[in-house]
Amino acid sequence: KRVAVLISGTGSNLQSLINATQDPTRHVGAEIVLVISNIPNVEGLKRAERAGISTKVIRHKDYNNRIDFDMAMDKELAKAGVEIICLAGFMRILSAEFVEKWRGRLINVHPALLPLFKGVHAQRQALEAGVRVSGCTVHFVEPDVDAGAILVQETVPIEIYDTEDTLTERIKTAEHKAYPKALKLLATGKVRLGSDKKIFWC
Ligand SMILES: Nc1nc2ccc(CNc3ccc(C(=O)NCCCC(=O)O)cc3)cc2c(=O)[nH]1
Ligand SMILES: N[C@@H]1O[C@H](COP(=O)(O)O)[C@@H](O)[C@H]1O
Repeated sequence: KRVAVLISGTGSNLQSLINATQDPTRHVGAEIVLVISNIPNVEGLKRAERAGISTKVIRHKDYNNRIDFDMAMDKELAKAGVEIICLAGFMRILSAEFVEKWRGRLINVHPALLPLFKGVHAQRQALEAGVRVSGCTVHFVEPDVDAGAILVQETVPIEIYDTEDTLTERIKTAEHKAYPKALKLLATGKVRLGSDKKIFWC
């Protein structure tokens, strides 16, 4: 399957997807053919270039509204023959039109055990809630943010000394395991999004 990864920054999740898809022994069944960032000069773009993957910068500030920005991304995705999109630290909300068009082929990784702690600063929400376990979730993307069907979750303990940074780092380690696992399930047809928007195990 031809995959695009959408980023806005560091790209450590992108790196884990590059490592997994470029390792023939892992049989992920996916090839990353395009990386799109809405922010120029981020580290994730360098990671893609180093891996020989095409990159595009599409700045949301260049568009009058969300739909036009999404359509500009969609044009590049179609040109590259993309079949699956992975959001990896992509920080723009996508329009319902874009999500509908890509439903079932558009996944995201969230740094908490959804449905807990939706939205931004999920790690901070977990610390403030005083939970003793958190983790990450790879889910299908729906118009309603962080509400899509769940493919994979990984848990991590919260230590009493944890700060937002130490917890974020531990959760990222879990993300780097969960995301390649989820992409493999989707790319090899082990999982689908049912018409009822629920997960369907084939
Ligand atoms: N429609 C849809 N689109 C998404 C886009 C990105 C992410 C990644 N996780 C994200 C979750 C939340 C945000 C957020 O609230 N950012 C501040 C507002 C930025 C803006 O105005 O755009 C961004 C990404 C998830 C979703 C999703 O679940 N559904
Ligand atoms: N959506 C969240 O944004 C962060 C992106 O990190 P990176 O992949 O750019 O390192 C990750 O923690 C992910 O859960």
